[in-house]
Amino acid sequence: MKTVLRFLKPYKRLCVLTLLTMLVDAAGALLIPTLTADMINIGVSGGDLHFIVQRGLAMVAVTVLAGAATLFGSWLCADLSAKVGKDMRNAVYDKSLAFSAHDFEQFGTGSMIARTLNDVNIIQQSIVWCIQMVIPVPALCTMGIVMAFAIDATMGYLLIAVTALIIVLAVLVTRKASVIFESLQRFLDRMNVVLRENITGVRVIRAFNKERREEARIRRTFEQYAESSIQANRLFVGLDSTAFFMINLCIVAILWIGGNRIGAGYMEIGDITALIEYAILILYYIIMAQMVIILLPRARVCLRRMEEVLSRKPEIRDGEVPLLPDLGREDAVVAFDHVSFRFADADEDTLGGLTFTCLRGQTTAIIGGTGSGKSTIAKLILRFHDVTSGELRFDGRDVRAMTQNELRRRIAYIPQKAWLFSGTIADNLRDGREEARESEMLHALKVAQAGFVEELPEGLNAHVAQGGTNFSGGQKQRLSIARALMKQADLYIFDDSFSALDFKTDAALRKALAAETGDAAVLIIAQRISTILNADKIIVLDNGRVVGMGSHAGLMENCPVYRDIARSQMKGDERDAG
Ligand SMILES: Nc1ncnc2c1ncn2[C@@H]1O[C@H](COP(=O)(O)OP(=O)(O)OP(=O)(O)O)[C@@H](O)[C@H]1O
Repeated sequence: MKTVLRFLKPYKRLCVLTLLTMLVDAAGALLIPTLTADMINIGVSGGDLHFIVQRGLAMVAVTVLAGAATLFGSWLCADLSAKVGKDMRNAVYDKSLAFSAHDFEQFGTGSMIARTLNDVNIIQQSIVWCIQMVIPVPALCTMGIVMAFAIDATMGYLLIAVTALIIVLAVLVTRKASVIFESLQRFLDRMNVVLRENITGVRVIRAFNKERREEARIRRTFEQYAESSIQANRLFVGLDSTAFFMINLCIVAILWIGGNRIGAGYMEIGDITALIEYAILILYYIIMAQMVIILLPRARVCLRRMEEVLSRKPEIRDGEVPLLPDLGREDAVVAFDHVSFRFADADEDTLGGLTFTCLRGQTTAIIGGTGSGKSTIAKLILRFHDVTSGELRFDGRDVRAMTQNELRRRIAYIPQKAWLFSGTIADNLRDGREEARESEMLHALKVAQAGFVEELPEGLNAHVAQGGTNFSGGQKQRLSIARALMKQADLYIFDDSFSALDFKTDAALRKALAAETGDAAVLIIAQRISTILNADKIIVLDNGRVVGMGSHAGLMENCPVYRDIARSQMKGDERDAG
C-alpha cells in the first residue's frame, strides 16, 4: 500500500478531485429517490401539479449534475491511472537498468517483462476500480442509511442489518478468492516463461523433433491456468447469484415491513420507493466493491512482485567507494592486480590471482579453452560484476571509485553474441555516437569490413530486424564492430568478435583496426590463434588462472597449454586443407 501511495503522491490534487466527483455522483444517485418520494407523497397524493413539475425539474438538474460528475470523474480517474502506470513502468525499467547480470538472474527475463507490463497493468486497473467502486462505498452507505433513518428508524435498522450481512459475506468470499488469485498469477508467470522459451527456441525444438514434448509442457501450463481461472469464475458466479438473491430478499423485507409501517401510519407510500432505491443502490455498490476487492489479492501479488524489483539493491552501485578524480592518462589503461572472482551462486572462484595490464597503443590478447573465464574478464572490466578480491584499475583508478557511466563511456565493447536493435543500420551505429555523420558511419563500416552495407539498396537506412536476425552471424559481428568503432574509447574489447568471420576478412579487419584504434588499448579475446598471433601480449588462461604471458614465439617455447592450443589448431587447419 505504501508503494501505491508513493506513486499517487505526485498526483494528490488529481486524487482529491477524482474522489470529490465520485461523491457528487453517489449523492446524486441517492437524491433522485428522495425527490421521487416527495413527488409521490406530496405532489401525487395532494394532486399538486406545480409541485410535481418543480420536483421533476430538480430531478433533471440532479441527473445532469451527477452525470457530468460521473463523466468527469471517469476521465480524471483514467488520467490518474495512466500517469501512475507510466511512472511505475518507468521505475521498474530504470531499476532493471541498474541491475547486474546476477541481479537479473534472480528474476529472469520473462518475469521481468511480466512485472513491467502485465503486473503494472493489473495494479493500474485496480487503482481505477478502487477509486471508482470501492472508496465511494462507505460514504454512499452512510448517506443511504441516514436518509433511510430520516424516513423511518425501523427501516434504517433493517438497512443496517442487510448491509452488515452482505459485508460479512463479502469478507468470507474475498478470503477464499485470495488463494485462487495468488495461484492464478503464479501460473500466468509460468505460462510466460514456458511460452517465451518455446518461441525463442522454436528452431532448436524443431531440429531435435521435440515438438510433442514441448506441446505437452505448454498444454499442462495452459491447463493449470485454465483450472485456476475456472475456479475464480465459479466464485464470481456464486457471488453474483447470492448477491442478487440478497437484494431481492431485501426488497421483499422492505415491502413487507414497510407496508405494515404505512398501514400503521408511520410512513407514506412514496417512502417505500425511496427506501427500495436506497437499498438497491447500497447493495449494488457493495457488490461492485466486493467484485473489485476479490480481484485485489491479484493486484497485491503484482504489487509485491513490483516491490521486489524496486526494493532490490543492485549488486553494482556507484558511490559505495568514494569516487576518485581522474588524474590523467596512465600507460596501463587496464590493470588487474591479484584479482579473483567468484559468481554469487558458485562454489569456487572462476578467476584466481590475475595480474596483468593492457597498455595504451598495444593489443593484448586472451586465449584459453571454453569456460576458462575469458568473457568474465571483459565483464569485470565493464563492471557487470565486481571483483571478489584484489583490485581492478582503469586508467589508474579502482573501477569501483568511478561511476559506471564514466567507466563504460570510455570503453567500446563488442560482445561475444552480436546483438543489434530493431530499426536501421544507421540507428544502430548511432548507439555508438549519437551525433555521428554519415561519412563517419561509412568509414566505420569500411574499417569493420562491412562493405556489404553499401551494396544494400537502402544502404545505411536498411532495416534491421529485432536482434539483427535478418543478417548473417558474420554480418552482425561486423556491424557490431562498426558500432563500437563509432565510439572514441580508451579501451576496445573484442570478445570473440572475429569468430564468425572467414580468415581473410579476419586478417583484413585486424589490419584496418590497427590504424583506427590509435593509442587506445585493445583487448582481443579469441579462440583462434591466427587472430591473436601478432598481439603485443598474449595471456593464456586455463581454468581461470594465467598459465602463460608473452609473445606468440615466446609462448610457443615456454607455455605447454598455448603450444597444445596452437598445435591442435594447426592440425585442424592441415586436416581442413587436406
Ligand atoms: N552467471 C554465471 N553464474 C555462474 N557461473 C557462470 C556464470 N557465467 C559464467 N559462469 C561460469 O564461469 C566460467 C567462465 O565463463 P566464461 O563465459 O568467462 O568462459 P569463456 O572462457 O569466455 O568461455 P567461451 O570461450 O566458451 O565463451 C564457466 O565455467 C561458466 O560456467
